[in-house]
Order: sequence, then C-alpha cells, then structure tokens
Amino acid sequence: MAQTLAAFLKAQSAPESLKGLIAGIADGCVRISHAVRQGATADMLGTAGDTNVQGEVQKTLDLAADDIMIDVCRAAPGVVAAASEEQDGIVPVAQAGPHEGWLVLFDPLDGSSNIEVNVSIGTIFSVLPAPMVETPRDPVAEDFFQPGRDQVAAGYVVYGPQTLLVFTLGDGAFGFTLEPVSGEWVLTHDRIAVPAETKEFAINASNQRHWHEPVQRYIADCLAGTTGPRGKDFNMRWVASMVADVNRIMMRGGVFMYPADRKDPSKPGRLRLMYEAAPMAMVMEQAGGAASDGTKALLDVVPDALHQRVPVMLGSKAEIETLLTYG
Ligand SMILES: O=P(O)(O)OC[C@H]1O[C@](O)(COP(=O)(O)O)[C@@H](O)[C@@H]1O
Ligand SMILES: [Mg+2]
Ligand SMILES: [Mg+2]
Repeated sequence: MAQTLAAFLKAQSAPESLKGLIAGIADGCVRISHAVRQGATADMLGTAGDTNVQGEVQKTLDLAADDIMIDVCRAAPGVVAAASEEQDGIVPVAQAGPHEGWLVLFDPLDGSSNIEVNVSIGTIFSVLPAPMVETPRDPVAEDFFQPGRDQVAAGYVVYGPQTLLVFTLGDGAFGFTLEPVSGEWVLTHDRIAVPAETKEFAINASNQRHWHEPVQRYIADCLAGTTGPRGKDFNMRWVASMVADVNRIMMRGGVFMYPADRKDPSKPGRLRLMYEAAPMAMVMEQAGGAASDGTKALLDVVPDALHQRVPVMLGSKAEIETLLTYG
C-alpha cells in the first residue's frame, strides 16, 4: 500500500504547525480540484467581472480558489499572514510574536487562460518563516520580502488528467496523486530527480521578436537541431500553465523559460517572483534541477514588492548551465 500524505508528513522532522499547514493546503487543493471539475455545470467557467492588482481579468475559478486558500490559511496552525496573486495587499491572520509562525503565498489558480478550454491548470504555494518579534504586532508586507532561499516549504498542484501535489520541505521533492475513490493523497513520486540533460524546451515563441539577443541565439541553436552547434534535435512544448509545463520538466526533464523581453520594458518578465517563480525554483532545485533569473539563482533574488515580476529560466541542470553561457 502506497504511503499516504498523512503518514508521510507524520514521519517528517518539520515543525508540527508546518506539517499541519501543508495538510491544510492539500485539503484546500482537493476542494479546488472539485470546483475545477464542476466546470460549466456549476458556473465555474468565465470571468468574475473584476481585475486584480496586475490588471488581469479575474475568472470565477481564480476567486473561488483564492477564497479556499485564504480559508486554509485562517484555519491552519501558526499562519501569521497570507498573500495571493488575487489580493492587492497581504491578508493578516494573526499577530507576529516571539514564537514560530508562517507567511503563506499562493497563486490560487495558475494558467487561468486554460480554464475554459479544459487544459491543465494548477495552484502554487510558498511558505516563509514569519519574523519572530519580542512585542507582538500586526504583520506587514515587508515581512514577506525574503529571498526564496528562506522558504521552509513550497509546492504546486496540477489539476490535469490526474490531480498531483508536488512539494518540498527542504529535503527532496515528493509527488502525491489524489486517489479518486478514497480521496487520499498517495505517494507516487518518491524523491523526484530531474534528468540533468534534455532535448526539450518550453517558451512562448509568439514573443520571439521581443526577446533579447542571448535568448534569440539559444533558441535558434535549439531549432537548428542536428545541423547546428548543439548537434541534436530538440522538441518544443508550451501548455501556457506554468504548473503543467514545470511538472512535465520535473518528470522527464527540459527547460522552461519566460525571459525578460522588450515587449513592455516596465515588466522584467511575465511571471511573479514570490508566488510563481520562487516556489517552483525551490521544488526544481530540490529535485536536482536549476533555476535562474538569467544572472543569478532565482532563490537568491530578494523581493521588494509582493507582486514583482522576474525573468525565469528553470529545468534540467546541465541545460540551464548551457543556456546561461549565451549571456
Ligand atoms: O500567455 P502566455 O504568454 O502563454 O503566458 C503563460 C504564463 O502565464 C501564466 O498563466 C500566469 O499565471 P496566471 O494564470 O496565474 O496569471 C503562467 O502559468 C504561464 O506560464
Ligand atoms: Mg500563475
Ligand atoms: Mg493565477
């Protein structure tokens, strides 16, 4: 009998409140998965009529998933505050004090453009330590401005043909599949190891004319295949849900890129550092892969805004090293 998430968490040496939080997030994602599967039968498709702080149209499912994740944070032990793609500011839950506590960040529904077309979507989460302060005080946004390296846990769920939870507590990355009959998460991917070499890349090629020169050269060399300097044929995949693209790379290797480009010089890349890039980078590193913003490890980027964007290059270690030699 495969190990359940509950049994796995029990065996981990992490603080009890952190394990309780992960169990709560997993339960919350089961609820989100039900909402995803209801689709049009429960009016779960379509827009909610509002925009988020980034000017993106919010979908019904974005908001339903956000409500569930905020509920999880309010109910879980030790959570001091939460932050979400769908919330302008932080959501205070408790006071920071002279005790251990957690700050939770999430992208409640990743890949929203795929909701109506029934393509895999997901949830991404990150857990940071709350500051320990002698005199209890309300949490503030600045408490969250810690590099990804400080994360105590990170992970994602893919709502695809299977519902899969992949997470790390800082000692390896593990995958649990939601067993549809029992409703249990069971360990199906023990200590995931991303192949170091690859012949597969993922990038939104419609942005090609906006890319900077090093990315242009790297992709041109991949496309040249056996006739080019790389001497091998590459394949290309782009789901447009980061969770699905990165999960594919976790399972069979590859490179995922959303680089900075010239499309909108005010935006250094499309993906958000704190609830998309940093948690995926931690999971990727814990599985033996690599993650960079093009100049340094993604986990070393220190945020100064909740919704800040960052260039992302992550995946198979040797291929990321090759990509970085392009400048
Ligand atoms: O529209 P594009 O350029 O294909 O961008 C796709 C990227 O945008 C995202 O959908 C952003 O996520 P949200 O749906 O949470 O806003 C990523 O999952 C994905 O990698
Ligand atoms: Mg997203
Ligand atoms: Mg989202």
